[in-house]
Amino acid sequence: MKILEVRNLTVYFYTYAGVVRAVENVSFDLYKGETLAIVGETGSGKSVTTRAITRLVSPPGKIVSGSVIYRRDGEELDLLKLPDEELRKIRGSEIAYVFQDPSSALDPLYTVGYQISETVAAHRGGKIKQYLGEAVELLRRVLIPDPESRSKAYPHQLSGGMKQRSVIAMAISNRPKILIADEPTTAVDVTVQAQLLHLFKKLKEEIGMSIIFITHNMGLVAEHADRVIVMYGGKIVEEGPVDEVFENPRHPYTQGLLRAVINPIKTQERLEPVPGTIPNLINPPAGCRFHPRCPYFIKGKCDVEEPPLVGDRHKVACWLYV
Ligand SMILES: Nc1ncnc2c1ncn2[C@@H]1O[C@H](COP(=O)(O)OP(=O)(O)OP(=O)(O)O)[C@@H](O)[C@H]1O
Ligand code: NI
Repeated sequence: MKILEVRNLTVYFYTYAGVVRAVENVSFDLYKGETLAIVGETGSGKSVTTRAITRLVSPPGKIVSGSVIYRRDGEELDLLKLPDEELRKIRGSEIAYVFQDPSSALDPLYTVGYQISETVAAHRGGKIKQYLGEAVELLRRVLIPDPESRSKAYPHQLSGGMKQRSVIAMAISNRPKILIADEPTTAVDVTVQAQLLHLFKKLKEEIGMSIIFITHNMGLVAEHADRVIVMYGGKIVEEGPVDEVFENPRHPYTQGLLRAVINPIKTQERLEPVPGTIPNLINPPAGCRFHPRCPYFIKGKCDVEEPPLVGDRHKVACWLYV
């Protein structure tokens, strides 16, 4: 069952240097209870795409077109058209984010217990104090040892991993339907990374939420995601079940990404660069944006016409397959 349908999402940044075509015509679905990974080199549009889902794009960025249909209890809401007030209610409660830097999500002046209670109170109403006990329970749930005393700690008194967990506790406090984690694991070491993703899995089973996670780590994708989206230069170039994409990558870019990782199923290696440089999105290459770096480039085709994203479960946007 689909919970989210993103269609033709286009986000531009209007800078002095020109219009940055950061995300263009991106369409994908998110199913209930699944874990969807988004991968791609730096600047490929992963963060902008997921932030645009709840209109978290600030100037000079602008969502130019598209729709994001959120299905809830038989209702269909276009999040890109919803009044601000209604969207704010959904953001943080039904659709929650865990951002790259945990420190930015925490206020240094308040204890983590207080901040979690505040998030709960903001969505359920009532006094912040009445949710302090619940905050302790949430900290316990994200496997923070001795949650009672930790809830009384200020952010600077906690390690990076503990801060990250506190942010996750905050994100899940209102039992979101969708959790979006933008590289939730870079601030912490590998052991903690693995624990966090196991924690997500447990929470997913308990709460029945869907997860979108952005990462550069193909090992984590292989181990923890059901489906994967590969982005390049602001577009989706390949999408499909993780096993299929890893066993039979079709887009030359995906092939390059996976070649760069010796054995993605076994290792925890980070994504290695594919030869060449990332495209300039103010003046992106015509046709397929990957063509200047593509070993299979077809002159007069790939540099002229844009390949459509086609396929059933396993989709690819490449002229080699059309
Ligand atoms: N505030 C901004 N002003 C101008 N351009 C921006 C701004 N924010 C993002 N962009 C551009 O949008 C494009 C997509 O950026 P995005 O942050 O989504 O990439 P990403 O795939 O998340 O990269 P990373 O892996 O480094 O997080 C990039 O080309 C970036 O330069
Ligand atoms: Ni990003």
